[in-house]
Amino acid sequence: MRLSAENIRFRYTKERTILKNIHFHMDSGEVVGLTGSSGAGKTTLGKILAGYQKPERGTVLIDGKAIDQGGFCPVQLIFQHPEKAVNPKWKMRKILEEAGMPSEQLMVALGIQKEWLNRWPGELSGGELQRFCVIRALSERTQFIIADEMTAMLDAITQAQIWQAVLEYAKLRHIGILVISHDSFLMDKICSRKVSLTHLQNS
Ligand SMILES: Nc1ncnc2c1ncn2[C@@H]1O[C@H](COP(=O)(O)OP(=O)(O)OP(=O)(O)O)[C@@H](O)[C@H]1O
Repeated sequence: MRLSAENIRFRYTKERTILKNIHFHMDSGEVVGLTGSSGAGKTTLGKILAGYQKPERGTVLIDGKAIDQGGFCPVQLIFQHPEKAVNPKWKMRKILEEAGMPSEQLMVALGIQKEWLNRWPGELSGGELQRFCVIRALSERTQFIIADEMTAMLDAITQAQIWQAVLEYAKLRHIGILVISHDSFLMDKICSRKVSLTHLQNS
């Protein structure tokens, strides 16, 4: 399976076009790093790939076909800030049920304690809450994951635990991952290839 973005153009305001003529593709099972200076538009491209932003021009395709905008998006975006990604009025169990209850094995791999399911998002730490955002994105229908600074605010041990669980799951299910991060050590360790936004812009 191939996720591709063709001829993407995007701007938030008339004054500045953030993405111009972007061409990008990645295949199932790949772990690709997206690099670029701060403010270059990496998050914006991630949002476009996951259907959160509509490009002014260009298309996002899976195997040459447009992604159905109605239902569950096979391209799942995980943000740096989990508190912005969950409904604060839903308990954690309901948040998980919406995406389909994950297996107990995956809950253990991500270090999610059963007791947390009865809590509100505001009653979990940032790291605990991020584990829920990660597991929610690992649905059976997920084909690609955009990990946008997914573990940037976590300590090294939690970061390693989450990445290990995600990479194992992705390998098993042949999921492709786009890693957006300023952590070059992490990128070098987990990515099979790296692309720079500047290069995508000019290729
Ligand atoms: N909603 C918005 N309205 C206007 N401008 C925006 C909006 N969101 C982002 N921008 C601007 O678009 C540019 C690209 O932002 P984006 O977050 O995609 O960059 P980035 O490469 O991910 O940056 P960083 O590495 O710092 O996270 C930035 O200059 C940012 O200020």
